[in-house]
Amino acid sequence: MSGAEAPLLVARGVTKRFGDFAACEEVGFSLWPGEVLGIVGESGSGKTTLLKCLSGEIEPSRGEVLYSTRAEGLKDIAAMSEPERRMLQRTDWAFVHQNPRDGLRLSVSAGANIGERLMAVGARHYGNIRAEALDWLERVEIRAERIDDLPATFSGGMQQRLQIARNLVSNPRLVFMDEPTGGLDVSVQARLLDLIRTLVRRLGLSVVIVTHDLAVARLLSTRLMVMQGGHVIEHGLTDQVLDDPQAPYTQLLVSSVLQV
Ligand SMILES: Nc1ncnc2c1ncn2[C@@H]1O[C@H](COP(=O)(O)OP(=O)(O)OP(=O)(O)O)[C@@H](O)[C@H]1O
Repeated sequence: MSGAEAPLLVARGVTKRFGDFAACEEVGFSLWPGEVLGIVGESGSGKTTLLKCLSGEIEPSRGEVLYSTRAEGLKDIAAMSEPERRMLQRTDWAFVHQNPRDGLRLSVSAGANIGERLMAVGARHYGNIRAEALDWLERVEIRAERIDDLPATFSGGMQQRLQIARNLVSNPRLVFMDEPTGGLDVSVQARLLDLIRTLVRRLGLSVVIVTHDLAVARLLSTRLMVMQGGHVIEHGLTDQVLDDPQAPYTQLLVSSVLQV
């Protein structure tokens, strides 16, 4: 089976318990190359917990998450060694946090934030690293003269764009995003969404994005999973789910957005 025909990420029966409480339960899906999977649901529905299980940050209590590694094909990420998982997180995968400060190093310049990730995948030539950093600053619409400035001197929207550049510079195959436009002004959100959509399409990225905002999900995702109380209650093509929601909860979510 060639890489293009195999799923990139497979979740089977993923369950995470905190004590007796199941934050997410029996979640299963396959993510194919180039797909953007949106995970939506109200606060507390288990979206972030699921994303952490998928990205190897926490281990599921039950079930498994398989990733299509370049060398060995589908492999259970819980069975990987810590260095192997760390290497994946630095190369094949990227994680865009809601708060850019969680994904940036605040004590080094914008250019170094991008360059660092390149060095983690083996780049050594200073001139090339700086040129690549400049190229990425331009791609995320940050002026070249800001390259030596600290991220703390950037606005929230710029910090988020820098976090995206730092994540994408190493050419990941799979990007996890947790509410990437949360906490930003509406106009800043719109510009950022547009940028993310352009980059995802241009680079053919596979993405798992968590959001409570249906408008964000509609704009970015090809497929949608709706969560409530830790369970997936609806799953399908984004347009299908939003135009013809089946579960009462999804119908409520969709109608409340349409009324605004
Ligand atoms: N480390 C933890 N220990 C105990 N309970 C937790 C822990 N992490 C999450 N939970 C609980 O699991 C449930 C799901 O939380 P989660 O953060 O995954 O939801 P969410 O849909 O991402 O919500 P939000 O959008 O508010 O982040 C919540 O009831 C939360 O209190």
